[in-house]
Amino acid sequence: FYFYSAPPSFKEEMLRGKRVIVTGASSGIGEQMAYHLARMETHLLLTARTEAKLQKVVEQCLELGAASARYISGSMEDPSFPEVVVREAENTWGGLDMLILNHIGHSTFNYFDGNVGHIRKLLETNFLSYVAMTTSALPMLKESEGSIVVVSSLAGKVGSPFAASYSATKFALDGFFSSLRHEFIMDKVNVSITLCILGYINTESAVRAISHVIRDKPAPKEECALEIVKAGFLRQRELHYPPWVVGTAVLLRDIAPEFLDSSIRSSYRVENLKRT
Ligand SMILES: NC(=O)C1=CN([C@@H]2O[C@H](COP(=O)(O)OP(=O)(O)OC[C@H]3O[C@@H](n4cnc5c(N)ncnc54)[C@H](OP(=O)(O)O)[C@@H]3O)[C@@H](O)[C@H]2O)C=CC1
Ligand SMILES: C[C@H](CCC(=O)O)[C@H]1CC[C@H]2[C@@H]3C(=O)C[C@@H]4C[C@H](O)CC[C@]4(C)[C@H]3CC[C@]12C
Repeated sequence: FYFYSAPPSFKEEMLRGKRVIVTGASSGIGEQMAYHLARMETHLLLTARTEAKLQKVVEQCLELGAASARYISGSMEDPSFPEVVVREAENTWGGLDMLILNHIGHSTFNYFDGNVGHIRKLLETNFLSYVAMTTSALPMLKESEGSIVVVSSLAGKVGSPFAASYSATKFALDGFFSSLRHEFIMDKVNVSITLCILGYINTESAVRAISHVIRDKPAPKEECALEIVKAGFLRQRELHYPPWVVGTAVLLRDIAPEFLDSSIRSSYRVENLKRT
């Protein structure tokens, strides 16, 4: 708990004037992070596919006090788009302090149906685009001694049923970014990497996908978003949110894996899943 929760020393004014990219900012946790960052008077570049939603989020950010806010729309399924977003930040600000990687492509919550093509696409959106954005942004982040925030999931630490493709992309993030963190430290690159391990959060898409199968009450997206921003700014190695649920699962994974697996399986209302 000591290592993974943000210490109370965080002050909102610490982020004033910082230049931040938030991906997947048109809804859910990304949208809420944009609002927190706007209140903290940062410069924001938001991205997602849906222009109409981004426009509204940008307007709201300006009302909340963002130093500046703009958006660029496009799909992270397109391998050229990650670099386009980073160039936009470079052309607008000439630098970057924080890169928040949060978007995900659509996946269904169900038995794996053998669709390998879907996993390929999802790896492009959920994993390779994170790597590509990091690669393009790194010169600016080295210059500012900035931060990379990677939004992952409990499904990227612990295997669970009905999310095989999604889970694969999240485990890949842990492998890549944990390796990169070592290299940064060994090479004296002062860019922090914060991996955010989230449990069930009450965003519209998550509730729509699983509320008929999982009984647990989801945690609030507003608080989750604030914890992510704080952890990134404080250069924490990992964030576990909600701390108790995620912390317990990660601990049990190492000391009692069979017990954890069987309690995961028994927490699902499998009878409510319609096989596709
Ligand atoms: N909610 C939860 O329970 C949990 C969420 N997480 C993680 O939190 C993060 C945010 O999740 P959440 O807020 O629930 O998700 P949402 O579905 O609310 O938001 C996803 C965002 O990604 C964008 N997006 C979708 N497809 C693409 C694409 N092809 N290219 C670019 N952007 C795209 C969406 O906008 P648009 O459609 O306009 O492109 C939207 O802005 C994810 O990384 C997720 O894995 C982790 C654990 C639990
Ligand atoms: C299937 C959802 C995506 C829906 C969409 O694409 O529109 C998933 C998005 C977030 C997932 C949850 C998550 O990451 C936290 C938990 C991890 C556990 O290992 C499995 C249950 C989760 C609640 C998981 C369920 C699928 C998502 C909602």
